[in-house]
Amino acid sequence: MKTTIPTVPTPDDAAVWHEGRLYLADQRILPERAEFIAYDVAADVADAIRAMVVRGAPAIGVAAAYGVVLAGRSAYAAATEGWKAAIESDLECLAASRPTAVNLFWAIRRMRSLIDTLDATDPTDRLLQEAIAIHDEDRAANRRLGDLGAELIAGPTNVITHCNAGAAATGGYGTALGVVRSAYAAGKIVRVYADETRPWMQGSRLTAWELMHDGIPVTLQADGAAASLMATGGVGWVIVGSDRIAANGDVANKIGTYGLAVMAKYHGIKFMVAAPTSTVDMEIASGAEIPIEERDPEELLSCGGRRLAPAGCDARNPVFDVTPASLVDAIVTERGVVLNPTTEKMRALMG
Ligand SMILES: CSC[C@H]1O[C@H](OP(=O)(O)O)[C@H](O)[C@@H]1O
Repeated sequence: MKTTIPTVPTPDDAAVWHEGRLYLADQRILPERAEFIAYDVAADVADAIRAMVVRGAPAIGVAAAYGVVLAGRSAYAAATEGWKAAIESDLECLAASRPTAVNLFWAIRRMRSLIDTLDATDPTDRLLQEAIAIHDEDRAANRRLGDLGAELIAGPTNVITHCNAGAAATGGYGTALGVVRSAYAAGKIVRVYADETRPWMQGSRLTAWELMHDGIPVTLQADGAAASLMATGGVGWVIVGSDRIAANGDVANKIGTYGLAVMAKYHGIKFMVAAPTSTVDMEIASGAEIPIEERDPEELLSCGGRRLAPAGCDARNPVFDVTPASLVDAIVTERGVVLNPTTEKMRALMG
């Protein structure tokens, strides 16, 4: 349900809590239209995550945290001192919205830990305080990791990005684009070549929007154009985000990332993964255990509401892939940088 919005969304406004309601920038229609959708019900927030109104691993976690606030408020209204039992179905509904981004489960687990400590009185204010903390901590983490990633770039150089790991995908500032923002401010980046990122086009619709909004030189390219650009010799780094990093440093990210990493290795180009530690899942040993989301093939068979493929054409639509740690030169987090990641190094990072 669209309602009056507190502001027109900027890249930093993926999720906004305003006067007791959660506002999500509708990323399905950006940049053509910049509109918020208002949410009062946790199950509707789960639907918004599933439909990619809000997307991007950290942003999904932030939205889910605010969804738990809505769940707590409605559970207390319905059951008062029995709210802890009443909230459970909404927590499960949020957790079932998308399978790959571990930040979703990390945020819900953190909210559950708080719930376990609360009494039978109205939990809304305390849950909101925690959701806001998750949001603020993510934004601060991205600024920190952005600066750490920028320090790795000798520059001035061109970089390639894939999908959107920007402010719109996070609590603000961005992960891969957080590194881009910090490195550009330091004079280390000349131009960003942004993969359009079929089929959902996060690159052409969101990354180009963000970088043009910030005045950072960006050139959009077809995903298939990255290899020949690498061959020209002008690219120093490929910089991407992540949805889940396994204990050994294997990285799940938008489909196409694995191919970029193989091409980068072939061309001697450095490959950087920027992500907060809420994206690291030390409970899985390798990328083989990361659930890869398959979305409706219709997202591939059509584009912009126009059918591309012939009727009855079969299609597959995995929306993530796994890049082995051996192809990753650096994992950059707010706690520090892991070069040539291994399980031992990831354990040292995560403590
Ligand atoms: C900063 S995490 C962004 C991450 O999430 C994107 O996937 P989706 O748009 O489907 O949520 C993509 O993998 C980005 O790298």
